Amino acid sequence: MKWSEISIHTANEAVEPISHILHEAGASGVVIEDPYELIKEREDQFGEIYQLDPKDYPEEGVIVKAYLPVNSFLGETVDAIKESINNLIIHDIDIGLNKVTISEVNEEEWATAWKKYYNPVKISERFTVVPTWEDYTPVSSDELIIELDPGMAFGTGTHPTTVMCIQALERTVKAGDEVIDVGTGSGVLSIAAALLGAANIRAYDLDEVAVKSAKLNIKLNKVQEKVSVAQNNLLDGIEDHSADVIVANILAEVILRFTEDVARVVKPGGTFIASGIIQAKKDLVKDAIINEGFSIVETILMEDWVAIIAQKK
Ligand SMILES: C[S@@+](CC[C@H](N)C(=O)[O-])C[C@H]1O[C@@H](n2cnc3c(N)ncnc32)[C@H](O)[C@@H]1O
Repeated sequence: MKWSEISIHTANEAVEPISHILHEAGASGVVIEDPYELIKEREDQFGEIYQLDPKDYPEEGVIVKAYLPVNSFLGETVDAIKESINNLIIHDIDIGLNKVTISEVNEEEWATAWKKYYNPVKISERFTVVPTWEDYTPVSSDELIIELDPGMAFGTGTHPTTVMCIQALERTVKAGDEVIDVGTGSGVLSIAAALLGAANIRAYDLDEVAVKSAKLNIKLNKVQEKVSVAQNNLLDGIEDHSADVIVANILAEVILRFTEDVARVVKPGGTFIASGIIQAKKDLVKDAIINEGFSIVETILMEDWVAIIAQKK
């Protein structure tokens, strides 16, 4: 089959919504070329040091690439993608240069092109994310491995907003905890919570593709006994007040829509981990969380992104 590569030069803030738009449009695999990857320290303890080619990375902004099958709908699909990206401006999302280019690749090139970007990555004190096709031997006995098939929903587990959530979960989740993962994507945060000893995890996503992807990854990591996945809009219809931890890696504008529900569903003394917040919107989200009766325990920063750990009084 022939594939078309669509490449979008955008801003950090738009990476997640654009990845979502591309998945919705039927893209197979989304690759994110962020220049930060080039300067990030690569740990060599995975038994593998890998080289990234600076030529593949933009000097500023981020390039999001995806692969679409070449068929008679391609023109319409690309137009619809462009229109959806332009519409992000209405939601106050910075789309940077918004330069869209299309080129054709064959199947072989496609398979190697997108797999070369994914390697085992140590993302926190205890967690290493390993793509499903890699053979990986843990370096230390207490290392926790998350196996991911990043081909479908957001993401590869290595996006700064995800990494900060996993680091926050590592500090927060206790054995036996009840956890809710809002906007589960690939299911990565639910898998992390299960491996940290949570007893029961509910994972929700609005997107059907994400729900399928999370279910697959959850089985792959053998935590299906503890994690249930359902299609749901945020915390709509969740009436109990039993969560010890609620984690949400969604954009600031979406978090602002449901802080009241988080306050209702989390136990007193429980924790809300909110990520996916661009620096400029940090105070807006902090104020909303404080207004709902939380105190801020910690604010974590990575690149342009912020994650907030808050405790319900
Ligand atoms: C940035 S991704 C995070 C994925 C994953 N939790 C992670 O940390 O890598 C945000 C996810 O939230 C989902 N989402 C967006 N709006 C939502 C809503 N209103 N209700 C539930 N999920 C939503 C998207 O489909 C996407 O999978």
